[in-house]
Amino acid sequence: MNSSFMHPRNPYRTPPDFKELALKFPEFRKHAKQKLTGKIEIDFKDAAAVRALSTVLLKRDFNLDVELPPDRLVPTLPLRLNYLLWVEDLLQQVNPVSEQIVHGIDIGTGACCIYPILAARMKGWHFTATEADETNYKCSLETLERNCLQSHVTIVKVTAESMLHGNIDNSRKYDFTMCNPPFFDSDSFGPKSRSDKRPLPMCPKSGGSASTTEIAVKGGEVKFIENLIKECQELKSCVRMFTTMLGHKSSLAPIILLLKEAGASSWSETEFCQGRTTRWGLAWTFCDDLTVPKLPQIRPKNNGKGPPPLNYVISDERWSNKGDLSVACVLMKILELLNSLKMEIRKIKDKKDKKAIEFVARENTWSNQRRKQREGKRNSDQACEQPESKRAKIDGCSLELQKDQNFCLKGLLLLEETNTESIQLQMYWIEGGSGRESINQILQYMKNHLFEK
Ligand SMILES: C[S@@+](CC[C@H](N)C(=O)[O-])C[C@H]1O[C@@H](n2cnc3c(N)ncnc32)[C@H](O)[C@@H]1O
Repeated sequence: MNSSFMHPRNPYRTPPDFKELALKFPEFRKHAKQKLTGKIEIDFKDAAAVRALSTVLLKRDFNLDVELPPDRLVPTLPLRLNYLLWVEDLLQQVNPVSEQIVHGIDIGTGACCIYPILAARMKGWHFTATEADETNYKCSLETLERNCLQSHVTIVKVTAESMLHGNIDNSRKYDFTMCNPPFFDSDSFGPKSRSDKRPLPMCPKSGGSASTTEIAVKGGEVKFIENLIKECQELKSCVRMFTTMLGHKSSLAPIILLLKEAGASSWSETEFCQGRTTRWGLAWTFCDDLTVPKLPQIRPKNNGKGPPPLNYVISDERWSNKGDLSVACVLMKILELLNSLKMEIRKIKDKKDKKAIEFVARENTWSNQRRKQREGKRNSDQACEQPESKRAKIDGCSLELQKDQNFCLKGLLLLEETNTESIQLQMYWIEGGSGRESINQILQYMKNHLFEK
């Protein structure tokens, strides 16, 4: 799983060690399988396995005791935390001195009121959470009791047709709303007739256990959020900022249009990347004294459309013969290697724990290195034995082998400290060369030479 584009404070940027979890939690162990390589894995398509993973992580990392019902959506933690941490960043920017109590609203809180319990445990925030589904409502109430969080979170049972109006206390002030709406349009999936056994769209990250009403609504997420937007103007004196997660990128444009039409004073969007799943976040306000900040995107610009990066983890253990492992030391060695490959280099990020460089190669100096060395030696041996006239030809020919006037490969290299014991190296192909294969070869070259003294 590529976790490097998760929020910088997301603890699951370092993926959980499944072996450790299996040893510690018998309820997780029964879903853990050992691969031939010895690696412990779970089947992410198996709802029970995903449920066990979320439950044990909540226990281990947040001291939250949660029992998730078997037929309801399983909240996966990396995504929930990415959203929550983005909201925290927004609040921090609009109101940095947060001495006062933070109070949010969660619309459709689900089976264990995941956002409120995480936010209450991690940040001490208060929440009013709404839920339309009876099972989810009851399970969320039980979760609060089991974790003694009733003083921080209030759950309100609402009807599926309602939004906020009539469900919250209009006389008080709320800092923000959160919402993970049912993404799908209930009219466009599900059996059309009794003979039609079309299944629900599988939500792999939920382990496919979600009930229809949790993931689908008439008109899909755009209609759901449209209903919320209709109430925003009226609620602007009591809710400062509204936010939602979106399951489809295509929903952003119509919702932003609805916001403009409704008179929102500012808005901001983001992307939540966790492994192979991407979701989108949108925040807006109707308050004239507030501007929703546009926070820098964690994902590099180029990667929005391009292929994923090639990854390599440099462990402390592997690096030990070269001294202490640090991003600066690894970068120094990498620059040395890229220089030896005659590359042009430009630094684009230079932080202590994160560095990025762009590199440009005008010739292929890295592939078939051994063959080239052998050829080079043979040519120079032959050249010594040849008369002067032939020598020039051989030299010219070998030069031509290496230099192609039109060759220009551009790539991006990121180095990031993932924890105290390892540094992640990521390489992106930007353009030219033989595409990603060139980057693959350069990465291989790095792996071969990185640990040399
Ligand atoms: C996609 S689930 C999200 C659950 C949880 N917030 C999470 O992120 O895991 C959507 C939830 O909204 C609830 N829901 C649907 N319509 C609602 C409404 N009008 N008001 C409140 N909750 C609603 C569903 O029952 C479901 O629990």
